[in-house]
Formats: sequence, structure tokens, C-alpha cells
Amino acid sequence: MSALLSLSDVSRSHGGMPVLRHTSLDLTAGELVALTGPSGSGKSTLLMIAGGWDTPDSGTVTAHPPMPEVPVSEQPWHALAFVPQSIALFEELTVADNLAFAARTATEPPDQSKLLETLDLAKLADRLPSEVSRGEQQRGAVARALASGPLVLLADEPTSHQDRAHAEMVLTALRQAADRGTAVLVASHDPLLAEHADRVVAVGE
Ligand SMILES: Nc1ncnc2c1ncn2[C@@H]1O[C@H](COP(=O)(O)OP(=O)(O)OP(=O)(O)O)[C@@H](O)[C@H]1O
Repeated sequence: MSALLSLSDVSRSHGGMPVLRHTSLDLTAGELVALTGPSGSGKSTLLMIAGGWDTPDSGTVTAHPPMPEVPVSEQPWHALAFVPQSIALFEELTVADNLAFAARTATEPPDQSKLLETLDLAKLADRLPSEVSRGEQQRGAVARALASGPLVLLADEPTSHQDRAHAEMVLTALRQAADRGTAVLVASHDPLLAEHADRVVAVGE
């Protein structure tokens, strides 16, 4: 299988300190890749660059067909979805409407009710993000990303606010997306992640 998204020879410094040095990574349809490394090793930096929210000092990020042939920063949600560490749900929309908003961009919208059930959010669907817990908001952000049916999904510490049972739900949902063909890249310290991943990429070691 050919890559959907390629980082090639990417380097990035913050405040004069090198964070990523000549890093290359290919993401292929149907795989779940675990991005591991110590705190401060550059996992979020790599994800931000992969998603087009940060620019490398050198090196390239390329989206390959069937991804739209535009820079990563211009990819629509149904091509490239992101679960940021900050979670960033739309505060004025209910949990269900956050999913519905993302699903509007999907070419083949996943079943939103099923997504809410899979992530133990069904009973909270009509609440605003401010009316649910941080962990529930985080699962909402995962559900929203999945609702766009993305070709590539990038997730930054998506289980950081979860207990073990709910972390399993999050990782299972991401695994199922990979099994349906999404290329999934997950940065995490969670030891459970390796059980769900096809391969592990370590940064900063
Ligand atoms: N905007 C910024 N300005 C300056 N330094 C930054 C900035 N963003 C990140 N850094 C530094 O770059 C390094 C890598 O940060 P990054 O957030 O990518 O690490 P991480 O592996 O995701 O860490 P964690 O596991 O703690 O989330 C750290 O030393 C961090 O302090």
C-alpha cells in the first residue's frame, strides 16, 4: 500500500533547541501507528507538523491521492482529522451536534449514534461540552474526528483523561477506524496503545 501522508526529512527547532531532527514517517491506509517518546521529545510537534498547524524548518509533508492534492494545512476534515491535546470541541454545539458538524464533510458518514455508544457518550449527546467532564469532552473530540470519516486521523494523547475502561473504548474506536481504512497516528504515553497499534514509532530516543 502506498502512503497517504509522508513526512520526509523533517527538522524543527523551538527556541533554538532542535526538537525533530531529520524525521521521516509514512502513514498508510488501514494502519494504526503509535508515536511514543519521553515528555518533551517532540510528539506533539510532529503531529502539529503532520496536520499542517506548524511548519518544519526543513523537510516536507506531502499528502498523496486519494488525499486532496493541496497542502496539509488546507486538507478538509474528511481527509485529515485531528484530536488535539486541547480537545477543542465547539462550545456552542452539543456533543451530538459536534459530531453532526464534522459528519457534514464526510463522503461516507459513519453512524453517529453508534460512535456515541462506542465512546460511552450516548446519554450525554444533548449536553454542551461545558456540561460534561474533561474525559467525556475528550471522547467527544475523538468521536467528532471519527464522524468526518477521515482518510488520515491524528490524535494527541487521546486517552490522557480516561480511566482504563474508557481508554480501551477510545483505542478500540481508533482501531476500528484503521480497520475500515483510515490511517491513524496516535501520540501517547499510554501502555495500552501498543496493544492496538500495528507499529510503534519512537521519537527522541
Ligand atoms: N511553542 C513552543 N515554543 C518553544 N518551545 C516549544 C514550543 N512547543 C514545544 N516546545 C518545546 O519543544 C519540545 C517538544 O515539545 P512537544 O510538545 O512536541 O513534546 P511531546 O513529546 O509532545 O511532550 P509531552 O509528552 O509532554 O506532551 C519541548 O522541549 C517543548 O518545551
